[in-house]
Amino acid sequence: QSNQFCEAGIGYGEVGCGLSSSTKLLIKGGTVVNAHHQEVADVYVEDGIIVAVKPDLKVTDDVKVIDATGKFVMPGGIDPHTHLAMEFMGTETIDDFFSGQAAALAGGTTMHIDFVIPVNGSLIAGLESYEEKAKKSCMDYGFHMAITKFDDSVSRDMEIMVKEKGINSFKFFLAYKGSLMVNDELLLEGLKRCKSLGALAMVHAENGDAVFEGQKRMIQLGITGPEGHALSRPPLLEGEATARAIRLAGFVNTPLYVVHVMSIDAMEEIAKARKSAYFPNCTALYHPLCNLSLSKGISKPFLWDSKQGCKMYFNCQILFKTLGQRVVGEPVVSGLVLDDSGLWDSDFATASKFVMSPPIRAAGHNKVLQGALSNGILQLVGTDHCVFNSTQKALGIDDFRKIPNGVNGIEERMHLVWDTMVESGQISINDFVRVTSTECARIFNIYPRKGAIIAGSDADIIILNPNSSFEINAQSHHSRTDTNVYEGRRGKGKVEVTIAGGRVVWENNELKVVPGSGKYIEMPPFNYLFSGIDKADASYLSSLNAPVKRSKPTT
Ligand SMILES: NC(=O)NCCC(=O)O
Ligand SMILES: [Zn+2]
Ligand SMILES: [Zn+2]
Repeated sequence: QSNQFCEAGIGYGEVGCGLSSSTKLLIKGGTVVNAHHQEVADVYVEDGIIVAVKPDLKVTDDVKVIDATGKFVMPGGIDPHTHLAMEFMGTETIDDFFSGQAAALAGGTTMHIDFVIPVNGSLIAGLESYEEKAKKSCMDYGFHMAITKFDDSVSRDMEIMVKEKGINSFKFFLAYKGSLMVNDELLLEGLKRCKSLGALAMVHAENGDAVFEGQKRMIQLGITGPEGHALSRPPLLEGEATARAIRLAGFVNTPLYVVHVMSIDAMEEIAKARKSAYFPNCTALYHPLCNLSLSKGISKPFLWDSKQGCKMYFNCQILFKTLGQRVVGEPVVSGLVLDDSGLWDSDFATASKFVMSPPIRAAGHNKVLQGALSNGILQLVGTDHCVFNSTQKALGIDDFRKIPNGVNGIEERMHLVWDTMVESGQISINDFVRVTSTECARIFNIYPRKGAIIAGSDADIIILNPNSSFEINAQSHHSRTDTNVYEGRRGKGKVEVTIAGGRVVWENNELKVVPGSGKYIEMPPFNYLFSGIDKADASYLSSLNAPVKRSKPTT
């Protein structure tokens, strides 16, 4: 397998690469798989757009024809969680917007959403810096924005991001005390602002204060190696922060997206919230039985207690399983397929490559997270691709707290999800498309432009051969890093062709990528998770009794 980019001169040029100048493509005879449907059909592409999906399409001689017989033709992957060229922990991730995206394309991912980090709290300065970094993009990308402080100016800039810059999600780090971490007061302000703008609030859910304490404990015990990283931030701190963020989002009544769900503890909080609502008080609004009685003209819902609220709460939960908080859970591929054993490796370079936050958990968590992905508790898979080479990881040779946090995955995600989830029979091929592409497009409001193979969608397409196999190693991967946390893994199912924006960029194990060819994808606010939120709020307000009139106590 080649790990060479097609390079002409100093840059990466179209001319010397033998890139197809054809803007017309026909993918013939494959099984076209969307999240809700599959059929044997041809896919015709012109000028970067899918024009037709039908059996037996006839085309003229100037059209490049790709035979996909016996293979699956699917939407290119969309990675909702990456960090390319991010300055972090005293260094910068080694994959930039060119090398990281080239690696993604070689693995069947055709779009990613990266996190803009504000500069000294300024969103505008942060965005300008990321716009500069992204100029070398060779595939489509979008941005989330981190919020690290909150004041009137940040609040105003959040509006600019949403209304003018195409950003519809903001991330709050509850970890990384002293750098990115925010407290509950800021989180609450942020959640309220997100709600008013129709933007999705995202959280990195670990209790940063407790992690800080855990780290001190490990150092006092003399545990300075990479295993100290896992020991200092156990699953319960992820569970606590996940629960807290969910409850605060419930209190504000705004949707929440929990990034990199790594533990059973966090997953269970998400499961619980998606099944039943956490609202400030048990009021008629949120309990269907009470609503029912209200709608029948009964002024006080039945079994209503003026002090304790709705006595039917428990029954409501049991009878109306679908009632639930709008919480999205994103596992990442490392959390789904790895366990923490590598962190105990006696070789520092090997152990440190597994350091990420929240940590990769003990064996067992991964299998349970796979189950939660297959039954819909978790909805889409990211990577948190955040890569440092072994020299950078060695910044923490004497102290695990200084090891830059992050692992690779942008190139490996599609193969590992296919092999782990589809080959094992845990999810269908349609669900593979849903969790790797379509659901991300829906959540970030760019469906069906992305995430679908239908007429009118962008021509971001992969051809996967289920009878072929893949093998992962640092020698042949396309990331700039010198290690790979999936080193030596083999599996079934291989992305043989990647088409990005109507251009064949990966074929015959060769990349043909052009810096500057990727487009910024603006993402509008008010995705489907916001639908009905305003009605629920109005109904809540109207259900409140008028304030009790009290006379002033006489002295
Ligand atoms: N996850 C990680 O270890 N590094 C990237 C930053 C983050 O997402 O927390
Ligand atoms: Zn994070
Ligand atoms: Zn991340």
